[in-house]
Amino acid sequence: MGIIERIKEIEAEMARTQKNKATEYHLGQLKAKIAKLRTQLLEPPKGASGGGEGFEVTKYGHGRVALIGFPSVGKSTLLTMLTGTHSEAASYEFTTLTCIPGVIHYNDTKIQLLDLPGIIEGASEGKGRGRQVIAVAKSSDLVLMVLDASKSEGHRQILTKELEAVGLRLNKKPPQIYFKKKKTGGISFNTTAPLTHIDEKLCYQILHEYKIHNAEVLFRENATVDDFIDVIEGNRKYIKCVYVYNKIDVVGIDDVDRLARQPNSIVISCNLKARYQMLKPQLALLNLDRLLARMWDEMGLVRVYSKPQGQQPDFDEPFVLSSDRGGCTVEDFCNHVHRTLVKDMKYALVWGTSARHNPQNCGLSQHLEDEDVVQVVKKKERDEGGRGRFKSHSNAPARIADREKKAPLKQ
Ligand SMILES: Nc1nc2c(ncn2[C@@H]2O[C@H](COP(=O)(O)OP(=O)(O)OP(=O)(O)O)[C@@H](O)[C@H]2O)c(=O)[nH]1
Ligand SMILES: [K+]
Ligand SMILES: [Mg+2]
Repeated sequence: MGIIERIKEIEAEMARTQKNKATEYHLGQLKAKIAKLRTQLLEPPKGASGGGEGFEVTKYGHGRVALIGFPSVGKSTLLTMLTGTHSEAASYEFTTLTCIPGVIHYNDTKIQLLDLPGIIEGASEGKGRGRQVIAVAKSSDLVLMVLDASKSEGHRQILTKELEAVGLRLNKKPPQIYFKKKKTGGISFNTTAPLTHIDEKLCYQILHEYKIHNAEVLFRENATVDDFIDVIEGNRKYIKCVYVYNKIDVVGIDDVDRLARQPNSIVISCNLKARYQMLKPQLALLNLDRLLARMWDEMGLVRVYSKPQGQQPDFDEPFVLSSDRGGCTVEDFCNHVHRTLVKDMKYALVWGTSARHNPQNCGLSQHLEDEDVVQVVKKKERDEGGRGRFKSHSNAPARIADREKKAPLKQ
């Protein structure tokens, strides 16, 4: 029997089994069995070199966003509108057969947007080009799940399940469970939170299923069996996802309203422009501006402007940091500027929302916020500073000037 058939069989057994206190342990074990099989499914077949042809596209810019969805929901149309890179769009399914990259220029940052072939139910098991598409989703910082507002609402659930089946966790934080395998000593089980979904015995059974007999386990929150399995598997990818309902031009206003209220969702149309531009210019916005703003917020990018000593900051070229990837402390900023800067820094002067007063004298561990200005004072330099307003088109200087009135700049 193949792996997929075995998964199906266990799923069927789980569906047959009534959920109650008596079956809880058995169900937990079945869940662990499925998780193990799914992991096996993801491993490239033995002897295969490099895993066949994927959609390797070089990373570019300050972050990567993947367009995932069923065929013909408008992914390519959206890529073309947001990036200006042409990606073939047509009314038939599977128009796009490979990965097409484009670049969004927004807030002085560059974001790579990837158009992908449509995926279908069963993608996680290898149907269509599902596996390759999902691999690209895994390599992204944000997934835009594109849905057709006029189609079944079940699509959202089906796609989410497909991504979860291969270890993606959308809009979730990693479970607060400490887990460490040991060589000896048996299993030590501890918890700092009351557990209502799992108990010590069930944990032992799941670990037994994984043939783990020595380990340290500490639950720091009321986690579930699925959370515990995720931690044992250790290969989960926690990623943000925005559900984008496209084609709202073809559904009624009540539907638009309902979809817009779904969690992590936004409604758009790539067609309103053509239809209404002559009548109502405001509709020409298509809500794509909101989509861009939302996308940018979700990416958690932090722009930091560097201020050379005695000069105006450079507001045209921010250093772009990210709290999710690489971090956004003064140290991370220094590493972006030059690899020896951390070593040479005496302290940093920081203007902006992260500073308690402007400027604040900061060390390497200071967390920077979007549009902060940083001047690194080196060990051998005399701190002369440079009083004065920053000239620029960015709104950072205006805000900083505003602060200055309240707490005058000293540097
Ligand atoms: N009414 C309406 N049609 C749209 C909208 N966006 C795209 N379409 C149409 O939907 C069809 C499919 O668009 P594509 O951009 O090819 O969709 P896709 O998701 O890239 O499709 P595949 O590459 O085949 O997976 C095309 O005929 C588009 O013109 C929209 O907002 N409203
Ligand atoms: K299409
Ligand atoms: Mg397409």
